[in-house]
Order: sequence, then C-alpha cells, then structure tokens
Amino acid sequence: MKPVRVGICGLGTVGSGTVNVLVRNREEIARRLGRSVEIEQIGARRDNPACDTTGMNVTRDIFDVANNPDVDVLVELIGGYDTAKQLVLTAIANGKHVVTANKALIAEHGNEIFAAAREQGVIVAYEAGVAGGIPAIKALREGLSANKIQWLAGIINGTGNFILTEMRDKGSPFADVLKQAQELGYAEADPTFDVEGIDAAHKLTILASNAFGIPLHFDKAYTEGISAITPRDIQYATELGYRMKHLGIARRRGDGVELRVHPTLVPAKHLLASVDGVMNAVLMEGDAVGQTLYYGPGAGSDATASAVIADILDVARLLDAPTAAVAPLGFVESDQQIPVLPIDKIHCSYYLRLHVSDQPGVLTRVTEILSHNGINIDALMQKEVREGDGCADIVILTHETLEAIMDTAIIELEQLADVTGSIIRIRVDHLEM
Ligand SMILES: NC(=O)c1ccc[n+]([C@@H]2O[C@H](COP(=O)([O-])OP(=O)(O)OC[C@H]3O[C@@H](n4cnc5c(N)ncnc54)[C@H](O)[C@@H]3O)[C@@H](O)[C@H]2O)c1
Ligand SMILES: N[C@@H](CCO)C(=O)O
Ligand code: NA
Repeated sequence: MKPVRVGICGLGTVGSGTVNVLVRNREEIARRLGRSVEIEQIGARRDNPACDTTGMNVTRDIFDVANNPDVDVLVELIGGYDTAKQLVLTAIANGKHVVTANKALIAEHGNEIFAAAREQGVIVAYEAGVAGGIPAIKALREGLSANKIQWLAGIINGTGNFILTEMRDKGSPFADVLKQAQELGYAEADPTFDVEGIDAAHKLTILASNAFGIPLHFDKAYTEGISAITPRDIQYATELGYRMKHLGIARRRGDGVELRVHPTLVPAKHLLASVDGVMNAVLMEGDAVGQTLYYGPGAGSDATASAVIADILDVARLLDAPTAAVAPLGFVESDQQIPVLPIDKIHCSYYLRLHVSDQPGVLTRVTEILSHNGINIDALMQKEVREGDGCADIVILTHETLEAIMDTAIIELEQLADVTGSIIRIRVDHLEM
C-alpha cells in the first residue's frame, strides 16, 4: 500500500517528539498499520536541536504544508489560536485530514472547525490535546461507546499537578516549581493557562462533549486555578485525611450538566489522590461498565507524540474509507438541548477555613449560621493562634449542599465581627467508587 504522507507544522516540544518517535518506531508503526507513515514535509520557523531533520523537506512557511497536494494529513503543533485556526481550516478546505494537540483551539473553535470538516468529509483528531499520552478520547469514543456516561473527573493539567506535588512534598515555592515545569516542556506558552485552570477547562470541555454528546461549551465551564492555594490549606487537608488536587469534573444532573475546574479535596485513600507529578488520570463512570480509570503522562515531548501518532494511525486506517465511516472520528453529534449548569447550581461538600478572633462563643456563632442555612457539618478543627494577631483558624468540612446556599452562608460568616479577612472555600469530592 502507498505510504501515508504527513505534514508536521511546529517543531517545538511536541513537534520534535512526533518526528523522533515516527523515525524511531518507523518499522513498528508500519507493521501495525500495514503501510508506512512518511514525513512528507515539515513547517517550522527554525530547526530544533531536539530532533534531526536532515534530508527532510523543511519549509519556513507552514501554509506550504497546508497547500501541499502530497500531504494527506496535516499535523498542527504550533499552538495558539489565530494562525492555528487559519492553518487547520486551510488544510480542511484542501481536503486534508487534521491531527492536532491544540486543545485551546478545539475547545474554543471546535464547533466551527468540525462543521468545516464535516462539510469536506475529513477528520479532525485531537487525542494529544486531552490528558497528553493517555488515550482518554479513544476510551470515550471506542471502549466506552456502549455506555451512558454519568460523570467523569480528572487531573488533566500536568503542570498544575506537578506544582501541587512539589509544594506538598518538598515545600518548594510556587514560582520555582512553575519554572521547573516550563524547563521540562510541560507548561503552555502562556503558563497562566496552566495555573489559572484555563488549560484544564479546555480539556474538560472536550471530554464532556465526547462523554455527553454536547457541543463544546468552553465559555460555560467554571474555571478556578491553583494560584491561590496555600501550603497551610494543603497541610490542613492532609490532617483531615484529604489530598489537594486540581480536578476537572463533568457530571450529568437531572436539569443539565456540571462543567467545572477547581482545586478539590479528595480522600487520601482514593486512587486519584496518589496521581502525582506530571501524571494525569481520568476517572469515568458509565452506566454499564461502572468506573474505569485512565492514568499516564499528561505532558512531555514523546508522551504527547505517542497520542499524536496514534491519531495519525487512526486517520490512516480510514484514508480510503467512504465519508460515512470517517464522520464519527472527526465530529461529535451534539445535543444542543442539554444546558450547562451555572456554578451556583452545583451540589457538593466544602472545606471552609475561617480566620477568627479567639473569643468565647465564636464557634457557636459560626455553627449557628451554617445550621440556619441547613448546612450539616462533617468535621470541625480549630488550630492554634499562629500569627500573634490573637486569631485562630477554624476549619470545617460540610456535607453536600447547593453552592448558592454555601455562597449565602459565606457572606453571612464574613459579616461576623469575629471573622477576619475572606473565608477560604475549597470544594470536596468523594468520587464515590
Ligand atoms: N508540551 C506538551 O507537553 C503538550 C502536551 C499536549 C498538548 N500540547 C499542545 O501542543 C501544541 C504545541 O505545544 P509545544 O509544547 O510543542 O509548544 P512549543 O512552543 O514547544 O512549540 C510550538 C512550535 O511552533 C512554532 N511555531 C509557532 N507558530 C509558528 C508559525 N506561524 N510558523 C512556524 N512555526 C511556528 C514555534 O516556533 C515552536 O517551535 C500546543 O497546542 C500545546 O497546547 C503540548
Ligand atoms: N500544559 C499542559 C500540556 C499538556 O496538555 C499541561 O501541563 O498539562
Ligand atoms: Na490523550
């Protein structure tokens, strides 16, 4: 059979890994596919010492690749929005299939890109964009396709998980660990995407679209990052038997779906609690299978290349197939009617930390507010005065309640004369196994 001819755009961390793995595993890949995968052209601003492109056709203009009639599959690894979107749409218009690792592009412009792909009968595949090397999209699309997915929860940003792990284990300052993650090639070009939860929200948007058959609703996802997490809360959480994790959670409710990314306390004994460093994990519950868990490297050069190339192989298997066979891989048939619930409509348990003046009766005044809002307390811990300000920390774990009710209770608590500053609120999820 004729080789499959790919054009790779972008030769950074993922692009160089893709070239390296394609070259290194050339024979293995050909054996699995029954035909070889050839790098027809590379579009790169500059050479990258991390990969050897000697003898390869390298252009400085990535649009040469999108317009190259000898390229069957364009692999977009430049990142970003505008140029990447133009590149992908040009490739689609030219009848090329597209493989991308760009979750920002898919989460925010995917509805439009998939519509263009559908029109042309080509595939847009994006496994590398979600949870790096883990075949998470493949699991939803293929392995779990018999199920109604009830919910999924995942650690889906490698940089953020790496930072939380290093802060907890080594007490390293936030900024130092972030710098390390950047040097290791884990972080986004703009690392605020990692630490403010935007990258995780991109990935959650894509997972939820695949899981529930809904359009990509990035603008409706609730997004909170890890930049405000303090070593003190990590410590208190540990004392209470929990681990601080940055989770993306998508859950079906009777009235819509929850779509939210935020720091979350998970029981220390839960499998997700021991997912550390750059590792990612996605837990999915289907009505037939129950829970399944997918674990692996969420970022990095070769690990991400592994998913990029798996997509190339999936596309290659369908290269000569009729359009009807191509469609399910590239686009999600979506139900426009299922609303994404606003954050104040979610139900969950909470960790609250209050800095209070160490006065008699303060605990009663605090618990009274929770009680008249109908919020049950699960655990309560008072910590000694720390800062010489005559104050103490009260840490409370609550039972499940509606977020809107918790919002009201927090406002009332902050109005108490005993309470200093803002109350720290962290959501808790027991991820019932
Ligand atoms: N790094 C990871 O571990 C990882 C994992 C999963 C997904 N991703 C995604 O993969 C994509 C690439 O990420 P990366 O980490 O390899 O980034 P990177 O910055 O290392 O590489 C991007 C490369 O594209 C090149 N580029 C940008 N615009 C270009 C243009 N107009 N013409 C030619 N070259 C251009 C840059 O010079 C750079 O070499 C992003 O969408 C990112 O979100 C990265
Ligand atoms: N910056 C991303 C890359 C993988 O998508 C992360 O750290 O998870
Ligand atoms: Na993946």
